[in-house]
Amino acid sequence: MAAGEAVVVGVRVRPFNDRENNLNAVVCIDMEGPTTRIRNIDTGDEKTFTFDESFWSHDGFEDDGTGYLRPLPNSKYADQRYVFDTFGQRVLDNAWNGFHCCLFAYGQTGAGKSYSMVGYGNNKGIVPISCEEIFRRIGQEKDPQKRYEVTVSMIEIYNEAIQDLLIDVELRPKKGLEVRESKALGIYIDGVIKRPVESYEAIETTIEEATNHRTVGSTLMNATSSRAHTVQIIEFKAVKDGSATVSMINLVDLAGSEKAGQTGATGDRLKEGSMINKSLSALGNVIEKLADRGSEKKKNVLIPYRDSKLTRLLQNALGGSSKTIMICALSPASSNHEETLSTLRYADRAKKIKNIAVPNENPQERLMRELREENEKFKKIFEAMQGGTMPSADEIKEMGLAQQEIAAMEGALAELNKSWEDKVAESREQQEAARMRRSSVNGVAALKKNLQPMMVNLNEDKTLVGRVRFSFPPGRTLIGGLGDESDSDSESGSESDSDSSTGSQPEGEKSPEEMFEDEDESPHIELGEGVARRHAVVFHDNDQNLCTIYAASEEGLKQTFVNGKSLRQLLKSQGLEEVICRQKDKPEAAGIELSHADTLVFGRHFFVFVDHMVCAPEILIASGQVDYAQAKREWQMEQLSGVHESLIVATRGGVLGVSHVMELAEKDEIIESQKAEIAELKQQMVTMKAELDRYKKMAGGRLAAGANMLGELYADELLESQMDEISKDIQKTFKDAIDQMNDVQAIFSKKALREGLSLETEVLPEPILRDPGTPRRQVRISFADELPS
Ligand SMILES: Nc1ncnc2c1ncn2[C@@H]1O[C@H](COP(=O)(O)OP(=O)(O)OP(=O)(O)O)[C@@H](O)[C@H]1O
Repeated sequence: MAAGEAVVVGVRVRPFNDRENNLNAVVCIDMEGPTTRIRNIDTGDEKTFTFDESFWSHDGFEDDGTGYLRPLPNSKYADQRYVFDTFGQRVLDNAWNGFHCCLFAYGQTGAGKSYSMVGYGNNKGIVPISCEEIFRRIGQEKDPQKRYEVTVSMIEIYNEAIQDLLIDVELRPKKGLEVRESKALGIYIDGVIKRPVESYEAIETTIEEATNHRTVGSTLMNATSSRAHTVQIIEFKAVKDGSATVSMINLVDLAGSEKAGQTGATGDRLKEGSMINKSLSALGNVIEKLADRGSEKKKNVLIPYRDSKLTRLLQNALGGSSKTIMICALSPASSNHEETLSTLRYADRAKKIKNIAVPNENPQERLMRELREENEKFKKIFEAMQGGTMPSADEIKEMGLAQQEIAAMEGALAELNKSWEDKVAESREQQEAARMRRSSVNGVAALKKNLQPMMVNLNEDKTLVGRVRFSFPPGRTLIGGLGDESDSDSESGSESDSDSSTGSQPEGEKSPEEMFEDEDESPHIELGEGVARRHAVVFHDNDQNLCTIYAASEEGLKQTFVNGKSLRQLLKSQGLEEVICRQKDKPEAAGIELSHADTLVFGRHFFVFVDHMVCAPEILIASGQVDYAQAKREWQMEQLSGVHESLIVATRGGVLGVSHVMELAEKDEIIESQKAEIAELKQQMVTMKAELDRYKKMAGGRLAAGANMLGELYADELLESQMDEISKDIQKTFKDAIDQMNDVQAIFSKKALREGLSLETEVLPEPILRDPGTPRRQVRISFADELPS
C-alpha cells in the first residue's frame, strides 16, 4: 500500500493594519526558516511551531512604484510571487502530473487569507497567478498531439447552502446544490456549472461574473468574505491519443475563523459553532480526527465529513487521494495573540494528516470498467431470479444503489463523450440565454424597481457600495433576518414575567405577539444574522410619496437605527409612544418618516435610503453625501451613549442588572476598537486575582462558603454626585466604567460568561466614600470556576 503523504502546511504573517499601527501594536510573531514562534507579551510564554513554510510578510518591503509590494534588499519578506512560487507552482505541478489538488487558506478574519488567495490590486494572489500560469504552461506545450481542456466552477458555502456563483441569483435552486458521492465519480457537486475556458482572460471574466453574483445575491448580501467560504474548482484535463487524465484543483478561501469560537479547540467548545460557522467547527473536528488517525493513535476513528457541506466537499482533499496544501494567515499583533495561537495549533494538527494521492487514470476507461462491474452484479441477480431464487433484502438494496450509481455514471460518461467544441458551444449558448433572460425579465423589473424608493447597501469596501438594492413598493415591506422568534420573544417574555402580577394571559387566548406570528408572514427583505425574524416595517404611501419606518418587534425597536439613532430613541425624542407594528395592512404604530440619504442600520447591516424622486442611487453614492465610515461612526457613538445611559440609569438606581452587563458585553463593535487596552487590562485582572486570592486566604472563614469573590471595582466617587451636574469629570468616570465593562467582556468573553461568570451589583449598607449619605455602587465579579485561559 502506498505510504501516506502529509498535508503541506505554511503560515504567513501580514503587516500591521492602520488600526494596529495607530494603537502602537506589538509584534508577537517571529519566524526563522520554517520555524514560527509566538510570544504572549503578558506572561512572556513562548511557543514554537515548525511548518513546511513560514512566510514572513510583516515588514521589510517597499512599493515598487506600481503598488506591488516587493522585498527590500536582504529582507526576508515573502511577496506574492514568492508565495506563489512556493505553493502555487507546487499545486500546478501536481495537477500536471494527474493528481487532484487542494489549496486552502485558513485564519482569523482580516489575517490575510484573501490577500494570499486572491490578492489586491497589483498584488495578485495564488488564484489569479495560477490561472495565468495554467495557460502559460499550455502555450508552451511542445507535443502537438497533446490537448488541454480547462473548466472553471465557482461556488460559495453560506449558511450551509452551496450556491453556484455562475448561476443568476434568481435562478438558483433555493436550497442550493447537493454534494454527492459515487464510487466511480468520488465526491462531486450535483449540477454545478463547469464553464469551459480557453484563456486567462476567459477565467478572469468568469471569476468577475461569479464575484458579481456573490455580492448581489439577496440572501448572501451580508455574507462578507469572512462569513462565507468560496471555492474555485478548476478541472484540468490533458488529452492525448484518445486517452485523458483529469485533475481537479480546488482553491478554497475559508471564512474568517475567529467567530467560530476557537475553532482549533475540540469537544464541547466546538459545539459552540453557530449556523454560520458550523462548517468551520466541523472542519476543525475533521482535522482533529484525521490528525489522530495519522498519528496511529486511533486508526479506525470515524471521520465526521457529513457534519457540514464544507467538510463533505473537502473530504477528498482532507482524507482522500488529493495533494493538499494549507496556508494559514496570521495577524502579527499581540492583541490577537489568542486567535493566532489557535490558528497555529490548527495548522499544527493539519500537518499530521496523511493522504494517499494516486494519479487519476483515464476517466472514460474507469467509468466503463465500473459500469461493466455494476452490470455484472445486476446480471447475476437476474439469473438467480430466473432460476427461481428471490433476491435477499440486501441484494434489493444493492440493486437500488447500483441503479443510482449507473445513472450518475451514464450522465458523467455522456459529458465526457461530448467533444470540447460542443462543450464550449453549449456553454456559450447557456451564457447567451442567461444574458437574454436577465435583460428581458429583469430589465423591466429593474426599471420598475428603480422607480420606487429603495435602500441600498453601504460597505467598507467602496466597490461594493450600492450593489444590493431593496425597493419599497407601495404598501408594507417587512424587513427580517435570521434571528428566530426568540429574538422578539425574549423581550416579550420578560415583559410578561413582570406582568404576571396583573394577571397572566389566559390559556387559549393569544398575545399580540402570537397574533402577529399567526400571520405567518415571511420577511420581504431578508437580511441575515443579527436581525430579528420580524425586525422592521417600511410603509410606502404612494399618494404622499412618503416612506415611514416602524419597529416590528422589541428587537427592532432597539436595533433599527435611522441616522445613528435607534427607533426607540427617535420615538422618545418625538414624544411618540413605543408601539410595535403588527398589522398587516395599515400600521397603527408610531413610526419615523424617512428622508432621502438617511442612513439605516438593521442589526449591523448598513444601508442608505434613496428617494427616487430626488435622485438615483448611483448619483447619491457618487456625490459622496453618504459614506459607510461616517454611518458606522454615528452608529458607534450611539452605541457608546447607550452604554452611558445604561450606566446613568444603573448608577441612579444603584443596581446594574446582569442583563445590562450581558448586553454591554455584546457590543463587539466597541470592544473591537479597544482590544489593545484590553490586553493590558487583562494583565491587571490577573494581578488582581492574585491579590484577591491572597485576600481570600486572609479573610478565611469570613467569606461565605462557595462565594469565590474576585474583586470589587468601585466607581469613582464623582459618580455619587448629582446626575444633573454631569461634568467633564463624570464623563471621564463613565468612560472608565465603560472600559471596565468592556474589559470584563473581553477578558472573559461571551463564552466565559456563559460558562459561569455572573456579574451583579449591590448597594453597600455602609458607605465608605466622602459623602456618607450617598450609597455607592459596587460591582462584584464572581466565578463558578477559574479564570478562563
Ligand atoms: N501579506 C500581506 N501584505 C500586505 N498586506 C496584507 C497582507 N496580508 C493581508 N494584508 C492586508 O490585510 C487586510 C486584511 O487581509 P484579507 O482581506 O486578506 O484578510 P482575510 O483573512 O481574507 O479577511 P476575511 O476573513 O474578512 O475575508 C487587507 O487590507 C490586506 O491588504
